[in-house]
Amino acid sequence: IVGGTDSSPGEWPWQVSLHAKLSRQRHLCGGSIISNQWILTAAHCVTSLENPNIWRIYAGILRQSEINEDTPFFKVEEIIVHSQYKYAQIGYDIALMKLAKPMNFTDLQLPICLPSKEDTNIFYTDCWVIGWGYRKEKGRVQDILQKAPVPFMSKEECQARYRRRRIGDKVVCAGYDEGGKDACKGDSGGPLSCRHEEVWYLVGITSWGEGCARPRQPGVYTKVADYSDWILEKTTT
Ligand SMILES: O=C1CSc2cc(C(=O)N[C@@H](Cc3ccccc3)C(=O)NCCc3cc(Cl)ccc3-n3cnnn3)ccc2N1
Repeated sequence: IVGGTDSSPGEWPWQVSLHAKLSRQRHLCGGSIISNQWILTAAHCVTSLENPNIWRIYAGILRQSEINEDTPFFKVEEIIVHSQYKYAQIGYDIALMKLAKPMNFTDLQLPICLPSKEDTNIFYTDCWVIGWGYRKEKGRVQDILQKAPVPFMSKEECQARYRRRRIGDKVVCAGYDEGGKDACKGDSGGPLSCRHEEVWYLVGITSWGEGCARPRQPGVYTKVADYSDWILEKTTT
């Protein structure tokens, strides 16, 4: 997160850290708890890493330094990538991870609400992007979970910012014309969380952007409300 501040314990209890254990284990992406057995993340996080056994999901943590070989994690039983996903800039950048065992909810690990498909045209005014990603384009993964407020942007405005690309209809954009606050490497897959009438909703999944926090280059997020049928279909056994 560029231009963010430290989160407090339990502030974002739905945020998880997805670690992949290749040659060595490291934080690769964020994710969101949407039920006691399902995590929602970005398809680009798991493509070419679709073997469930390499993944370790850490919930209820604020600092990456809390993680060591003794820290409990959730194993992944199944990974479901949207069948139309090719690469982030095209869209369909959404994936589900099924936990091998259902988690117990605590003050530090709780699900976030999914917007319903009728909510596709709510203009949210209190949105935050969260993650352990870089604080600048050439940076490194951060220890303490960062948060930054980002204003929702209309699709028209977003398309105007990304002239050379077609901004799909199943995405939302968020960011400042002057730049300065945005997601960056290591934040993808995490939530764009928006508070609406006292309730937090998972409005977006951190997907792509042209650089990090550059002026007039907003972050592009998978629009979760447009995938509510897909989520329901894949998570109802
Ligand atoms: O220990 C380490 C150091 S190296 C490292 C790199 C990445 C990374 O590139 N992540 C990418 C995505 C990715 C994930 C897995 C494999 C390959 C790529 C990302 O977050 N990308 C974020 C994409 C993004 C989204 C928004 Cl909304 C706004 C701006 C951007 N950025 C544009 N340029 N950088 N960020 C993630 C974890 C890492 N862990």
